[in-house]
Amino acid sequence: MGKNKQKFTAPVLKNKDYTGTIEDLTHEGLGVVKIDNFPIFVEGALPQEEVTFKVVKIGKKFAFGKLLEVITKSPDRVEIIDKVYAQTGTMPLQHLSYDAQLRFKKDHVVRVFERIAKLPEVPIADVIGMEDPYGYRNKAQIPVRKINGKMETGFFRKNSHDLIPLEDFAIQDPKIDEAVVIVRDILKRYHIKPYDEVSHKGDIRHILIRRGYYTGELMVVLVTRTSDLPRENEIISSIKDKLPELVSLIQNINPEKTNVILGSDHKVLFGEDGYHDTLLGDTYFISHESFYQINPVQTQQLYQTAIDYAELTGKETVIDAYCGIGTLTLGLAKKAKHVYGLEIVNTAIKNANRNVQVNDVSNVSFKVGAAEDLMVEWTDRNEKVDVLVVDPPRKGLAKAFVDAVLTMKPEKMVYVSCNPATLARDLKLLHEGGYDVVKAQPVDMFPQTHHVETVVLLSLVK
Ligand SMILES: C[S@@+](CC[C@H](N)C(=O)[O-])C[C@H]1O[C@@H](n2cnc3c(N)ncnc32)[C@H](O)[C@@H]1O
Repeated sequence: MGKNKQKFTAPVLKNKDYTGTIEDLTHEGLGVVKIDNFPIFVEGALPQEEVTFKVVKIGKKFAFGKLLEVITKSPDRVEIIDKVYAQTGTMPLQHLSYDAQLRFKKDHVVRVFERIAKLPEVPIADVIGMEDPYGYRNKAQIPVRKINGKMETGFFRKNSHDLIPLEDFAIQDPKIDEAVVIVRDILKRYHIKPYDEVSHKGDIRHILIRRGYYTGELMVVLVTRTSDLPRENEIISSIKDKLPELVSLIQNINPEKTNVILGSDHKVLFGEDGYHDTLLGDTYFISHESFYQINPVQTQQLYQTAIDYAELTGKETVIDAYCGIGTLTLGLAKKAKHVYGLEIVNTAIKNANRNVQVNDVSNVSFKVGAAEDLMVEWTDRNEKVDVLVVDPPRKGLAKAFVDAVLTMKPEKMVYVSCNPATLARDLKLLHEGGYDVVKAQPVDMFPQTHHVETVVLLSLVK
């Protein structure tokens, strides 16, 4: 260390209690209070509230505090539905009224457009929220562990792998909650051993359940450590018996010491590897490994916004990059000449091709591969499309993808994003490359959490 470098001293001390007024929320929904201009993030505290907190962790630029008492309450504070959820971190915004959650999410999108994209003038609509912001998740991945000698299902305590037993998950489809308990009790009855992470022993690691919101079809996936499932036949017939909506029972085998839930091998124990759901009038077949949006009601809002933004007339050639099982692709195809879906996961494309047949669609084709590579191949062939739709994972678009867009120059682009920060980064590049960012519509796909989805329209400046 250089002689002149002074040792950093924070203006707060660890384990000491302080009182202050919350000024803001971080994008993750933590209250921000400043002491001598040094920010401290306090979970569960809201703007304008005077609070006491204990400093629990100090970094160079900020610290973390544990909320001890709310002295003056924000008008946006609501009673939390259960303290247990606060420990799991699955509903980090449950203490904020739903209206205020929607305002917070819009504000987050506005800020990243200003600060990261440098596009403060883009009109951003109010967030499309849900009428009932609970019970929306159509997929549950529930760890199975032994607690006090008993098999339990629940959720891990935040930032840990200590299981908190839970039977009602509040943001999950209640039919899925019921099914988790039924499956757990069947496994218990047949003395299946819960997985132990420390010794890497035991049979059952996770129970994964997916349910078609519109079809009611159920898929159950038993994630096991080895391919051995003791008393397999009895388990299969008991689950079928107790869950009449079951169409697919899968054993996924994950022998690794890992936090990743699914392994690479699986066996179909009943039905086939997939269940159906419908979206915007089309029916989709979804395998246990395929991505499918987890909030079916809001997905229709999201897709409809993307389709409306594309303003298709029936004459356009469209690329739907990062297309998953082809849900948005088929929605776009109703109004386009031809849509090409690009997706990296082979199983998803198998599902997508089946979905084309099920829905009797003729103007769609899919290509498997990394979207950035496929786009470069397209531009190398000097082929053009009129409209480009993208719906990438949280990390956003690869630089090679953005470069290919700027070479191909489609007239219109619709960007569907689940991460405002990477969206803003990509919009800046696209704007600098010649696109006008016309408008944005945030959609609340994940009530009670800080996540927000955004649809953006871009248009090529001639
Ligand atoms: C946010 S999901 C959207 C899927 C689909 N549009 C939907 O709404 O169901 C992103 C998809 O991108 C796929 N993906 C991830 N990286 C990719 C890449 N480099 N190239 C193509 N697809 C990719 C994932 O497998 C996933 O299906």
